Amino acid sequence: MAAVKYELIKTCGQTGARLGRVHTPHGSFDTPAFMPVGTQATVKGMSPAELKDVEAQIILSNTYHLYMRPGSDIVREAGGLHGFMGWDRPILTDSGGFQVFSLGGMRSIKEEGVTFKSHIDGSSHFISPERAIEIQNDLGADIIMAFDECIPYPCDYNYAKNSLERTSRWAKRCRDVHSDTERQSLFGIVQGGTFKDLRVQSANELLELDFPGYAIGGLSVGEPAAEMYDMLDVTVPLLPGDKPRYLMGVGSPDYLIEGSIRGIDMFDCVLPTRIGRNGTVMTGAGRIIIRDAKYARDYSPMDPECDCYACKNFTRSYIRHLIKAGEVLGIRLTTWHNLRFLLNLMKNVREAISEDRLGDFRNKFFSAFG
Ligand SMILES: CN(C)CCSCc1cc(N)cc2c(=O)[nH]c(N)nc12
Ligand SMILES: [Zn+2]
Repeated sequence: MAAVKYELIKTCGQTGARLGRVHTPHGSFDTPAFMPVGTQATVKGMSPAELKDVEAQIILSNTYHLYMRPGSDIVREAGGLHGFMGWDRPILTDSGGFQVFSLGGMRSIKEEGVTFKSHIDGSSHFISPERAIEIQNDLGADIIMAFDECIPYPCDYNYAKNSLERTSRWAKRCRDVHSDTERQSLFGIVQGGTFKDLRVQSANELLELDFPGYAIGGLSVGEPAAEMYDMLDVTVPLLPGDKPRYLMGVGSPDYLIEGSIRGIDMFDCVLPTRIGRNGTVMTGAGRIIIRDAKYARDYSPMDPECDCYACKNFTRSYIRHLIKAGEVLGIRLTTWHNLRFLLNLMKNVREAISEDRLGDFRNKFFSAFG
């Protein structure tokens, strides 16, 4: 019996979107869902209580980073990620594949696994699919990911084909060592770059392994939006309707809406927290750069339509001052708001699905968002 189960509530009458709930050992979350990213066991600048204030229902953390520091043994001894970071709702951990390929500096990929250098001290490490599962078992997240290779964009067809076939063999090795305990469920990750036939091949190879959920990887790596949408149009219909579908590393408001329309249930992206830290604020009328001089005497909230603590209590003028002065509260407030903005966007997407009007919502949002 899988630890994580998907409950379909309804499909949108206007689009391919669907309203659902994912049930996990640490509670349930509504989908389509945006998952804030807490790479090193913290969503940067936000406490668990503040994450609940913005109504985050599930957060992400990262196998590679936590293996490197403080070490998955310490996290296990501390009661797993939930005990270590004081978050009692669902957690998902990425398998480290993406980070090893994007962070680990020099590396060599073999059938057995990947040898790479630590981005912290340059020390040499080896991660196999089996080791990636062991580490995620220690971290204790509710949803864990298979060890995969996220190929770059653009990528040579033959490399993409060989890579997805190895990713499928790695997925089987992950499945073989992960007993779907009542504690956590393992999701497979579809690869295949931007080649339709390879996406179909990757999905079919992973379907044979019967995962409780499926992620679509290898996208949001620099490809044009149209190519991402083409890959979703090919891949999503192949995935089981009774299991969660997770589009990794996505995304900005337009991608969240377009991905939901194509039947995606789960999204994660560092965007709101990362751009928040450099003073970029997401609003219904588009992004604003709060340190811009034009906000020096602007005593209105970051986003007049927003219900978050930052917009209810502080002005653009004050937050601009904090950011320019390098005050920690400044980036905490921009992060707080950006997270609430995307979480509210997804709440509005879910409401639009329940009322069969997500297509209309998309048109209205894009005309205002610009
Ligand atoms: C915080 N996030 C950046 C980390 C979680 S999502 C990372 C992530 C992002 C993207 N775009 C593609 C892939 C992919 O193909 N495989 C894996 N394992 N992770 C991926
Ligand atoms: Zn706000």
